Amino acid sequence: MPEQPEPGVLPEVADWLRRRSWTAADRPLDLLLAAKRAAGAAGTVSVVLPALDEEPTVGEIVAAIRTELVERVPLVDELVVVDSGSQDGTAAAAAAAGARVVHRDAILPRLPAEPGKGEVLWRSLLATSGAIVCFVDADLREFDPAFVSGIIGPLLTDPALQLVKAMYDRPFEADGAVVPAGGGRVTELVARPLLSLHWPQLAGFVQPLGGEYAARRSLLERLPFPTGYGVELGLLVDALELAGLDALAQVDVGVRHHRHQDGQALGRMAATIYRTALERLDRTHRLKADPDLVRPLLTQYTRTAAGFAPRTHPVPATERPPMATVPEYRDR
Ligand SMILES: O=c1ccn([C@@H]2O[C@H](COP(=O)(O)OP(=O)(O)O[C@H]3O[C@H](CO)[C@@H](O)[C@H](O)[C@H]3O)[C@@H](O)[C@H]2O)c(=O)[nH]1
Ligand SMILES: O=C(O)[C@H](O)COP(=O)(O)O
Repeated sequence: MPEQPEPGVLPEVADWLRRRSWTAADRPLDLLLAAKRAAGAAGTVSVVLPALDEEPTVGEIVAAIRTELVERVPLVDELVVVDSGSQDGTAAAAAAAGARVVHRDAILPRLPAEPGKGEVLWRSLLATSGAIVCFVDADLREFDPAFVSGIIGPLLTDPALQLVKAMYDRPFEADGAVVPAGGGRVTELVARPLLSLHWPQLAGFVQPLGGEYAARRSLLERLPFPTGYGVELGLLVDALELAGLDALAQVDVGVRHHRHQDGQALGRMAATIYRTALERLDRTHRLKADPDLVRPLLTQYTRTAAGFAPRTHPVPATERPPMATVPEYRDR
């Protein structure tokens, strides 16, 4: 991170960027292994991949983590793919590559699963046991295991840290064309403006929506989980409130390649993220929202023979309570 941050960056954020941003190379694997051994039970690591129809990519990611961080060096203790209701061969591909595969419906069966990514991340806390839980998206390509070792590293070496997010370059790649920094459209158009305006302490995060982050279970189990794509913004904002900025950090792990969703899918994601933010602004009295003013429906348009056809999508605000309050989790 630059020594002289831009004018306008909060002094607290500039200080955080100097002290809480690293690169994966800052902590070599032998240092991490020594720290893990010294930490004992507090150094156990579960890696969780949430996956919905990720047959083309999930196997390669699982295999890379398994080969490099389970077999070559014993850094990861548990490697779990939580199937979010896939219709393709995701589960078979993940299992063949060496992951334990758990279907979301098999975790906490008394509670029917909500759709969405946040729901499977929340349920994964019941299906894993590591003191450090590391989430990794299952649609990544050209996957580098440093995405995992890089972000669990600071948690192993520094007991004061509680949540570490990956940061990376995000090219936009479609039909063979590459726009070098064109990825992360919802990040740039929705998440970063929201965070800068309402939670400026979090403006130091380069990739606030990134799906690759590691945290202590003791933090995750105390946080509510939005069930959909609001989960990253929700966890970050709530972790700031619960643990403070100094317990959060980020690590540069290189370049992230992934499957891009189309503009309308990202519009629905953006609406969910915006609603997740509104809930938190309301909850913390930063902005008192009149509930009647928030109409939780998004209208999008498709060209048809008869002209532009509207279609509305619900923008749910469903959240799961902190896992520590769930009886099955307490009794496990
Ligand atoms: O209902 C779902 C939807 C997605 N996923 C999985 O979640 C991961 C990320 O989903 P994806 O659709 O690839 O998200 P992106 O379009 O890449 O969205 C970005 O922004 C989201 C909102 O913050 C984050 O959740 C993502 O991790 C982040 O990559 C993938 O492994 C999916 O298979 C599920 O398990 N269940
Ligand atoms: O994180 C984001 O902003 C969304 O996942 C969109 O990413 P993309 O523009 O790289 O597809």
